[in-house]
Amino acid sequence: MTSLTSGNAYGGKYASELIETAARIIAPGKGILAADESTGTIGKRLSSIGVPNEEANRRTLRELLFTSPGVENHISGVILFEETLYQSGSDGKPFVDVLKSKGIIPGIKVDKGVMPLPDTDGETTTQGLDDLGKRCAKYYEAGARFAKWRAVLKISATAPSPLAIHENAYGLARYASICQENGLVPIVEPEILTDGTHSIEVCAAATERVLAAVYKALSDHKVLLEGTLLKPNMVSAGIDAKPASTQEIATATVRALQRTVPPAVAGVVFLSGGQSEEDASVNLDAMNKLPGRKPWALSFSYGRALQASALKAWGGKPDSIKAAQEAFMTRAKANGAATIGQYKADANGRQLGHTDSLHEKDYKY
Ligand SMILES: O=C(COP(=O)(O)O)[C@@H](O)[C@H](O)[C@H](O)COP(=O)(O)O
Repeated sequence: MTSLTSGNAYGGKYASELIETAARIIAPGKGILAADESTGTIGKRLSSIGVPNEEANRRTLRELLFTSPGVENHISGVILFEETLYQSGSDGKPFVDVLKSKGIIPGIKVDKGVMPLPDTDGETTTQGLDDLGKRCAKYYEAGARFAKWRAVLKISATAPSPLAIHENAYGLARYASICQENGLVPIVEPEILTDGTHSIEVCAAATERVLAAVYKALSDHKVLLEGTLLKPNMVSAGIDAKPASTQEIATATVRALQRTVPPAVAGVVFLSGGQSEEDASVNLDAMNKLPGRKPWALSFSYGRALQASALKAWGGKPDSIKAAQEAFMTRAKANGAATIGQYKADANGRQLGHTDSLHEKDYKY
Protein backbone atom coordinates (compact mmCIF):
# COMPACT_ATOMS: atom_id res chain seq x y z
CA MET A 1 0.00 0.00 0.00
CA THR A 2 1.20 3.55 -0.73
CA SER A 3 2.21 5.22 2.52
CA LEU A 4 0.55 8.42 3.71
CA THR A 5 3.79 10.29 3.31
CA SER A 6 4.60 9.36 -0.28
CA GLY A 7 3.79 11.50 -3.33
CA ASN A 8 4.85 15.12 -3.67
CA ALA A 9 5.38 15.74 0.04
CA TYR A 10 7.91 15.60 2.85
CA GLY A 11 8.37 11.98 3.87
CA GLY A 12 11.38 12.32 6.15
CA LYS A 13 11.96 11.00 9.64
CA TYR A 14 9.38 13.20 11.36
CA ALA A 15 6.52 12.58 8.90
CA SER A 16 4.36 10.30 11.08
CA GLU A 17 5.08 12.33 14.20
CA LEU A 18 3.98 15.54 12.45
CA ILE A 19 0.69 13.96 11.41
CA GLU A 20 0.11 12.73 14.97
CA THR A 21 0.96 16.08 16.58
CA ALA A 22 -1.37 17.98 14.24
CA ALA A 23 -4.19 15.52 14.95
CA ARG A 24 -3.73 15.94 18.72
CA ILE A 25 -3.91 19.72 18.43
CA ILE A 26 -7.22 19.68 16.61
CA ALA A 27 -8.93 17.22 18.96
CA PRO A 28 -12.69 17.98 19.05
CA GLY A 29 -13.61 20.45 21.79
CA LYS A 30 -10.10 21.88 22.02
CA GLY A 31 -7.94 24.55 20.44
CA ILE A 32 -4.84 26.68 20.84
CA LEU A 33 -4.02 29.47 23.29
CA ALA A 34 -1.77 32.01 21.53
CA ALA A 35 0.39 33.31 24.39
CA ASP A 36 3.31 34.21 22.12
CA GLU A 37 3.15 37.98 22.44
CA SER A 38 6.65 39.34 21.94
CA THR A 39 8.10 41.55 24.68
CA GLY A 40 6.76 44.74 23.06
CA THR A 41 3.24 43.40 22.55
CA ILE A 42 2.92 41.90 26.04
CA GLY A 43 4.15 45.28 27.31
CA LYS A 44 1.11 46.93 25.73
CA ARG A 45 -1.20 44.36 27.34
CA LEU A 46 0.41 44.83 30.76
CA SER A 47 0.38 48.61 30.55
CA SER A 48 -3.37 48.50 29.84
CA ILE A 49 -3.77 47.23 33.44
CA GLY A 50 -1.01 49.42 34.90
CA VAL A 51 1.54 46.62 35.30
CA PRO A 52 5.24 47.16 34.38
CA ASN A 53 6.67 45.06 31.55
CA GLU A 54 9.08 43.03 33.70
CA GLU A 55 10.01 39.37 33.43
CA ALA A 56 8.34 38.54 36.76
CA ASN A 57 5.02 40.04 35.62
CA ARG A 58 5.17 38.33 32.21
CA ARG A 59 5.78 35.07 34.04
CA THR A 60 2.90 35.57 36.48
CA LEU A 61 0.48 36.24 33.63
CA ARG A 62 1.59 33.17 31.67
CA GLU A 63 1.63 31.02 34.82
CA LEU A 64 -1.93 31.91 35.74
CA LEU A 65 -3.09 30.92 32.26
CA PHE A 66 -1.16 27.62 32.10
CA THR A 67 -2.20 26.50 35.59
CA SER A 68 -5.90 27.37 35.34
CA PRO A 69 -7.77 24.38 36.77
CA GLY A 70 -9.22 22.31 33.90
CA VAL A 71 -7.33 24.19 31.14
CA GLU A 72 -6.44 20.85 29.51
CA ASN A 73 -10.13 20.17 28.85
CA HIS A 74 -10.34 22.96 26.27
CA ILE A 75 -6.76 23.81 25.28
CA SER A 76 -4.63 21.30 23.34
CA GLY A 77 -1.64 23.52 22.52
CA VAL A 78 -0.07 26.80 23.63
CA ILE A 79 2.08 29.02 21.41
CA LEU A 80 4.95 30.44 23.44
CA PHE A 81 7.40 33.28 22.90
CA GLU A 82 11.06 32.20 23.22
CA GLU A 83 11.40 33.68 26.72
CA THR A 84 8.47 31.57 27.98
CA LEU A 85 9.72 28.36 26.35
CA TYR A 86 12.77 28.50 28.64
CA GLN A 87 10.99 29.99 31.67
CA SER A 88 9.82 28.27 34.86
CA GLY A 89 6.82 28.95 37.07
CA SER A 90 7.04 30.34 40.61
CA ASP A 91 7.60 26.80 41.96
CA GLY A 92 10.65 26.34 39.69
CA LYS A 93 8.93 23.87 37.33
CA PRO A 94 9.66 24.65 33.66
CA PHE A 95 6.56 25.85 31.82
CA VAL A 96 7.15 23.22 29.14
CA ASP A 97 6.81 20.52 31.81
CA VAL A 98 3.77 22.20 33.34
CA LEU A 99 2.04 22.05 29.95
CA LYS A 100 3.24 18.55 29.04
CA SER A 101 2.07 17.16 32.40
CA LYS A 102 -1.46 18.28 31.42
CA GLY A 103 -1.20 16.76 27.94
CA ILE A 104 -0.96 20.25 26.37
CA ILE A 105 1.50 20.57 23.49
CA PRO A 106 4.01 23.45 23.68
CA GLY A 107 4.51 25.48 20.49
CA ILE A 108 6.81 28.36 19.60
CA LYS A 109 6.59 31.57 17.60
CA VAL A 110 9.54 31.53 15.19
CA ASP A 111 9.04 34.60 13.01
CA LYS A 112 10.96 37.77 13.76
CA GLY A 113 8.34 40.32 12.82
CA VAL A 114 7.66 42.18 9.59
CA MET A 115 9.61 44.54 7.29
CA PRO A 116 8.12 46.94 4.72
CA LEU A 117 8.04 45.91 1.06
CA PRO A 118 9.35 49.00 -0.77
CA ASP A 119 7.07 50.71 -3.29
CA THR A 120 3.91 49.11 -1.98
CA ASP A 121 1.03 50.66 -0.05
CA GLY A 122 2.55 49.83 3.35
CA GLU A 123 2.69 46.08 2.67
CA THR A 124 5.15 43.84 4.46
CA THR A 125 7.12 40.61 4.43
CA THR A 126 7.99 38.50 7.46
CA GLN A 127 11.58 37.97 8.62
CA GLY A 128 13.38 35.09 10.33
CA LEU A 129 14.29 32.50 7.69
CA ASP A 130 18.10 32.79 7.90
CA ASP A 131 18.80 30.80 11.06
CA LEU A 132 15.40 29.11 11.23
CA GLY A 133 16.62 25.51 10.85
CA LYS A 134 19.00 25.86 13.79
CA ARG A 135 16.39 27.54 15.94
CA CYS A 136 13.76 24.88 15.14
CA ALA A 137 16.17 22.10 16.11
CA LYS A 138 16.89 23.89 19.41
CA TYR A 139 13.18 24.44 20.11
CA TYR A 140 12.37 20.78 19.39
CA GLU A 141 15.08 19.82 21.87
CA ALA A 142 13.46 22.14 24.42
CA GLY A 143 10.10 20.37 24.00
CA ALA A 144 8.26 22.41 21.34
CA ARG A 145 6.32 20.33 18.82
CA PHE A 146 4.70 23.00 16.67
CA ALA A 147 5.54 26.48 15.44
CA LYS A 148 3.89 29.67 14.26
CA TRP A 149 4.92 32.19 11.59
CA ARG A 150 2.67 35.17 10.90
CA ALA A 151 2.51 36.84 7.50
CA VAL A 152 0.57 40.11 7.50
CA LEU A 153 -1.46 41.30 4.51
CA LYS A 154 -3.82 44.21 4.15
CA ILE A 155 -6.70 45.39 1.99
CA SER A 156 -6.58 48.74 0.16
CA ALA A 157 -7.09 49.98 -3.40
CA THR A 158 -3.85 48.23 -4.42
CA ALA A 159 -3.42 45.63 -1.68
CA PRO A 160 -2.97 42.76 -1.28
CA SER A 161 -0.69 43.26 -4.28
CA PRO A 162 0.55 40.32 -6.38
CA LEU A 163 4.04 41.00 -4.98
CA ALA A 164 2.93 40.85 -1.32
CA ILE A 165 0.86 37.71 -1.97
CA HIS A 166 3.73 35.95 -3.73
CA GLU A 167 6.41 37.01 -1.26
CA ASN A 168 4.37 36.05 1.82
CA ALA A 169 3.11 32.76 0.35
CA TYR A 170 6.65 31.59 -0.47
CA GLY A 171 7.97 32.83 2.89
CA LEU A 172 5.31 30.76 4.66
CA ALA A 173 6.07 27.73 2.50
CA ARG A 174 9.82 27.90 3.10
CA TYR A 175 9.17 28.28 6.85
CA ALA A 176 6.79 25.30 6.81
CA SER A 177 9.32 23.13 5.03
CA ILE A 178 12.09 24.01 7.50
CA CYS A 179 9.79 23.29 10.45
CA GLN A 180 8.86 19.85 9.13
CA GLU A 181 12.52 18.94 8.54
CA ASN A 182 13.01 19.65 12.24
CA GLY A 183 9.94 17.92 13.68
CA LEU A 184 7.73 20.97 14.27
CA VAL A 185 4.17 21.15 12.88
CA PRO A 186 4.02 24.51 11.09
CA ILE A 187 1.03 26.75 11.71
CA VAL A 188 0.74 28.67 8.45
CA GLU A 189 -0.70 32.11 9.26
CA PRO A 190 -1.48 34.48 6.40
CA GLU A 191 -3.43 37.15 8.29
CA ILE A 192 -5.36 39.73 6.33
CA LEU A 193 -5.90 42.69 8.67
CA THR A 194 -9.43 44.04 9.15
CA ASP A 195 -8.40 47.71 8.82
CA GLY A 196 -10.42 49.51 6.17
CA THR A 197 -13.86 50.30 4.84
CA HIS A 198 -14.07 47.33 2.45
CA SER A 199 -17.09 45.04 2.18
CA ILE A 200 -17.14 41.38 3.16
CA GLU A 201 -17.12 40.46 -0.55
CA VAL A 202 -13.80 42.28 -1.04
CA CYS A 203 -12.34 40.45 1.96
CA ALA A 204 -13.65 37.13 0.61
CA ALA A 205 -11.98 37.68 -2.77
CA ALA A 206 -8.68 38.74 -1.15
CA THR A 207 -8.74 35.77 1.26
CA GLU A 208 -9.34 33.34 -1.61
CA ARG A 209 -6.47 34.81 -3.66
CA VAL A 210 -4.10 34.69 -0.71
CA LEU A 211 -4.99 31.13 0.35
CA ALA A 212 -4.77 29.81 -3.22
CA ALA A 213 -1.25 31.27 -3.50
CA VAL A 214 -0.25 29.84 -0.12
CA TYR A 215 -1.30 26.29 -1.10
CA LYS A 216 0.49 26.55 -4.46
CA ALA A 217 3.66 27.58 -2.59
CA LEU A 218 3.27 24.81 0.01
CA SER A 219 2.95 22.30 -2.82
CA ASP A 220 6.05 23.70 -4.58
CA HIS A 221 7.98 23.31 -1.31
CA LYS A 222 6.67 19.73 -0.89
CA VAL A 223 5.14 20.43 2.48
CA LEU A 224 3.26 17.51 4.05
CA LEU A 225 -0.18 19.09 4.41
CA GLU A 226 -1.42 16.45 6.86
CA GLY A 227 1.27 17.72 9.23
CA THR A 228 0.28 21.41 9.00
CA LEU A 229 -2.40 23.71 10.39
CA LEU A 230 -3.78 26.84 8.73
CA LYS A 231 -4.35 29.98 10.84
CA PRO A 232 -6.40 32.36 8.70
CA ASN A 233 -8.49 35.46 9.35
CA MET A 234 -12.23 35.01 9.27
CA VAL A 235 -13.79 36.67 6.22
CA SER A 236 -15.51 39.87 7.38
CA ALA A 237 -16.17 43.49 6.41
CA GLY A 238 -13.49 46.09 7.20
CA ILE A 239 -13.52 47.50 10.72
CA ASP A 240 -14.78 50.87 9.42
CA ALA A 241 -17.54 49.40 7.22
CA LYS A 242 -21.04 48.24 8.14
CA PRO A 243 -20.47 44.97 10.02
CA ALA A 244 -21.46 41.70 8.36
CA SER A 245 -23.79 39.32 10.22
CA THR A 246 -22.59 36.14 11.92
CA GLN A 247 -24.25 34.09 9.20
CA GLU A 248 -22.54 36.10 6.44
CA ILE A 249 -19.14 35.74 8.12
CA ALA A 250 -19.57 31.99 8.64
CA THR A 251 -20.78 31.37 5.09
CA ALA A 252 -18.14 33.51 3.36
CA THR A 253 -15.32 32.08 5.49
CA VAL A 254 -16.24 28.44 4.93
CA ARG A 255 -16.73 29.11 1.21
CA ALA A 256 -13.28 30.69 0.93
CA LEU A 257 -11.76 27.64 2.64
CA GLN A 258 -13.72 25.19 0.47
CA ARG A 259 -12.37 26.89 -2.64
CA THR A 260 -8.72 26.95 -1.64
CA VAL A 261 -7.71 24.62 1.23
CA PRO A 262 -7.01 20.99 0.32
CA PRO A 263 -8.81 18.33 2.38
CA ALA A 264 -5.42 16.91 3.38
CA VAL A 265 -4.80 19.88 5.69
CA ALA A 266 -5.20 18.65 9.29
CA GLY A 267 -7.12 21.62 10.59
CA VAL A 268 -7.91 25.29 10.48
CA VAL A 269 -7.27 27.28 13.67
CA PHE A 270 -8.57 30.82 13.28
CA LEU A 271 -6.95 33.93 14.70
CA SER A 272 -9.31 36.32 16.50
CA GLY A 273 -7.90 39.39 14.75
CA GLY A 274 -9.39 42.03 17.06
CA GLN A 275 -12.92 40.59 17.25
CA SER A 276 -14.58 40.79 20.65
CA GLU A 277 -14.31 37.65 22.78
CA GLU A 278 -17.98 36.89 22.24
CA ASP A 279 -17.87 37.43 18.44
CA ALA A 280 -14.85 35.15 18.12
CA SER A 281 -16.77 32.36 19.87
CA VAL A 282 -20.10 32.95 18.10
CA ASN A 283 -18.53 33.13 14.61
CA LEU A 284 -16.53 29.93 15.09
CA ASP A 285 -19.61 28.19 16.43
CA ALA A 286 -21.66 29.34 13.43
CA MET A 287 -19.10 27.85 11.01
CA ASN A 288 -19.21 24.53 12.80
CA LYS A 289 -23.02 24.58 12.69
CA LEU A 290 -23.11 25.29 8.93
CA PRO A 291 -24.17 22.36 6.79
CA GLY A 292 -21.95 21.49 3.82
CA ARG A 293 -18.52 20.09 3.07
CA LYS A 294 -15.90 20.84 5.73
CA PRO A 295 -13.16 18.20 5.51
CA TRP A 296 -10.91 19.94 8.07
CA ALA A 297 -11.47 20.61 11.78
CA LEU A 298 -12.43 24.26 12.37
CA SER A 299 -10.92 25.41 15.65
CA PHE A 300 -9.20 28.40 17.29
CA SER A 301 -5.77 29.82 18.00
CA TYR A 302 -6.80 32.98 19.82
CA GLY A 303 -4.64 35.50 21.64
CA ARG A 304 -6.69 38.57 22.53
CA ALA A 305 -10.06 36.76 22.42
CA LEU A 306 -8.92 34.27 25.08
CA GLN A 307 -7.02 36.64 27.32
CA ALA A 308 -8.74 40.04 27.41
CA SER A 309 -11.18 39.42 30.30
CA ALA A 310 -8.59 37.41 32.23
CA LEU A 311 -6.12 40.28 31.97
CA LYS A 312 -8.69 42.77 33.26
CA ALA A 313 -9.79 40.46 36.07
CA TRP A 314 -6.17 39.95 37.16
CA GLY A 315 -5.15 43.62 37.08
CA GLY A 316 -1.72 42.62 38.40
CA LYS A 317 -3.12 41.75 41.86
CA PRO A 318 -2.09 38.48 43.54
CA ASP A 319 -5.54 38.22 45.14
CA SER A 320 -7.20 38.28 41.72
CA ILE A 321 -5.42 35.31 40.15
CA LYS A 322 -8.35 32.99 40.80
CA ALA A 323 -10.80 35.47 39.24
CA ALA A 324 -8.51 35.80 36.21
CA GLN A 325 -8.31 32.03 35.82
CA GLU A 326 -12.10 31.79 35.96
CA ALA A 327 -12.42 34.49 33.29
CA PHE A 328 -9.90 32.67 31.07
CA MET A 329 -11.66 29.35 31.54
CA THR A 330 -15.01 30.91 30.58
CA ARG A 331 -13.55 31.83 27.18
CA ALA A 332 -11.61 28.56 26.78
CA LYS A 333 -14.76 26.57 27.47
CA ALA A 334 -16.85 28.76 25.13
CA ASN A 335 -14.38 28.30 22.26
CA GLY A 336 -14.02 24.58 22.97
CA ALA A 337 -17.81 24.26 22.62
CA ALA A 338 -17.67 26.36 19.42
CA THR A 339 -15.28 23.85 17.79
CA ILE A 340 -18.13 21.35 17.85
CA GLY A 341 -20.93 23.84 17.14
CA GLN A 342 -22.28 23.66 20.69
CA TYR A 343 -21.69 27.15 22.03
CA LYS A 344 -24.72 28.98 23.43
CA ALA A 345 -24.20 32.73 23.07
CA ASP A 346 -23.61 34.52 26.37
CA ALA A 347 -26.64 36.64 27.26
CA ASN A 348 -24.53 38.52 29.85
CA GLY A 349 -21.68 39.10 27.41
CA ARG A 350 -22.29 42.83 27.16
CA GLN A 351 -22.20 43.52 30.91
CA LEU A 352 -19.07 41.41 31.30
CA GLY A 353 -17.25 43.25 28.53
CA HIS A 354 -17.00 40.18 26.33
CA THR A 355 -18.49 42.10 23.43
CA ASP A 356 -15.89 44.93 23.50
CA SER A 357 -13.89 45.19 20.28
CA LEU A 358 -10.24 44.15 20.69
CA HIS A 359 -9.18 45.73 17.39
CA GLU A 360 -5.78 47.46 17.21
CA LYS A 361 -5.09 49.61 14.18
CA ASP A 362 -2.44 48.27 11.76
CA TYR A 363 -1.60 45.26 13.99
CA LYS A 364 2.01 44.69 12.96
CA TYR A 365 4.98 44.28 15.23
O1 LIG B 1 -1.65 35.11 15.81
C1 LIG B 1 -2.06 35.49 16.89
C2 LIG B 1 -3.47 35.63 17.12
O2 LIG B 1 -3.74 36.70 17.94
P1 LIG B 1 -5.20 37.25 17.99
O3 LIG B 1 -6.13 36.09 18.21
O4 LIG B 1 -5.47 37.93 16.68
O5 LIG B 1 -5.15 38.20 19.16
C3 LIG B 1 -1.16 35.74 18.00
O6 LIG B 1 -0.32 34.63 18.06
C4 LIG B 1 -0.47 37.02 17.75
O7 LIG B 1 0.31 36.88 16.59
C5 LIG B 1 0.44 37.39 18.86
O8 LIG B 1 -0.30 37.63 20.02
C6 LIG B 1 1.11 38.64 18.42
O9 LIG B 1 2.13 38.92 19.25
P2 LIG B 1 3.29 39.73 18.58
O10 LIG B 1 4.01 38.76 17.75
O11 LIG B 1 2.57 40.81 17.86
O12 LIG B 1 4.10 40.24 19.65
